[in-house]
Amino acid sequence: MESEATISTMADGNFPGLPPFPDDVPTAPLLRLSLDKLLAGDTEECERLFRSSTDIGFFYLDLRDAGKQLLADANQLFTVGEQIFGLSLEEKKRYDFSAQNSYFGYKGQGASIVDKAGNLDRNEFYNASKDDILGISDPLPGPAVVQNSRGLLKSFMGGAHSIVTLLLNVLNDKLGLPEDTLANLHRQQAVSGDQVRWIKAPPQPVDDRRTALGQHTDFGSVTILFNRLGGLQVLPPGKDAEWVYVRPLPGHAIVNLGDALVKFTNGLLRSNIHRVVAPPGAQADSTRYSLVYFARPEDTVMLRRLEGSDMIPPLVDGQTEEHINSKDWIIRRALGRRIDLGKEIDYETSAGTEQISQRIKV
Ligand SMILES: O=C(O)CCC(=O)C(=O)O
Ligand SMILES: [Fe+2]
Repeated sequence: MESEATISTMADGNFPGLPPFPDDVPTAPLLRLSLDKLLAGDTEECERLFRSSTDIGFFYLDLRDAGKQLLADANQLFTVGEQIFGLSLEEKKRYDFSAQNSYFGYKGQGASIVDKAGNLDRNEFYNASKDDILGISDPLPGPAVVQNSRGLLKSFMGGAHSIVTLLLNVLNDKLGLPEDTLANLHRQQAVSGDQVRWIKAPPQPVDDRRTALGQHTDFGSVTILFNRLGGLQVLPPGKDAEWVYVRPLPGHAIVNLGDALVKFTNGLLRSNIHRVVAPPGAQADSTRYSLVYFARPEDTVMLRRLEGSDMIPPLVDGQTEEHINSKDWIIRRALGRRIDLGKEIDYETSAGTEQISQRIKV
């Protein structure tokens, strides 16, 4: 049997074939939660989940036992990602559906702004829709490498969605909401914006390293992220806070909460601001791939404070809630900063819950 020490060294270790994450950059002290313990309903672990969800809204999830299949699927999907982005730009652009008001499919590098000044992003995306893969919506066209990976995607999406349901159930319980309130807003078979995203960011010139993916909060409920190279940074709450890196850990996913949970709980749960910059230290010369599962509320779910919990703060006098459902919220956020849609960009209108994340505005 492996000792605790060996296991923790493995988790702290680096990813084979990639330069190490440096030891001299500031990192976020995120909690490491165990999927096994959460599955077993361990009281302390559920408490730690709630604490990380209210403090910073980011944590590691150890997948090395119960999450083995998801890890294996994720590993295979990294290879698929390399193949997708290895296609010609001409082919990839055939699967950019943004002109049809859809964020699924391909987004080319530099298609979005990353800040108010109008600087452009430095990464490519390919987004696969859960509804497409599960046969809930009509299949979208896609390159052969994606079509041939439908079984793998289905397996990965199933695994990721069931972890999301587990996390939502623990939060539901901790919030004292009526049973299954959150899970019933995220039924796997219902129409939603859930998606897998592959991301590729090429190495940046030594003298011109910039933000690859602009600062944002995630649009949906729960994000399960697989990183191998550094570059992801979070901005802790508070006016004078500084960006810190999230160190990728083998065998773990990085999990973070999104805008929908902030809205459902009137700010009690946190959706933290994050961004992606060039990987630190010796990693900066490597191409950065990452893989994400975004769980989002069903399309028709209204993003507003949920009733039925004594813990969710009431709306304060004069506080109003925008009347918007999950689908419209995601489209506004996902396409609102695209420069290629012939629309004027209003950076603020496509913002999410960033100000609440910063605890600048309640
Ligand atoms: O690539 C990463 O590490 C993070 C990506 C991300 O934040 C996003 O796609 O929303
Ligand atoms: Fe994100």
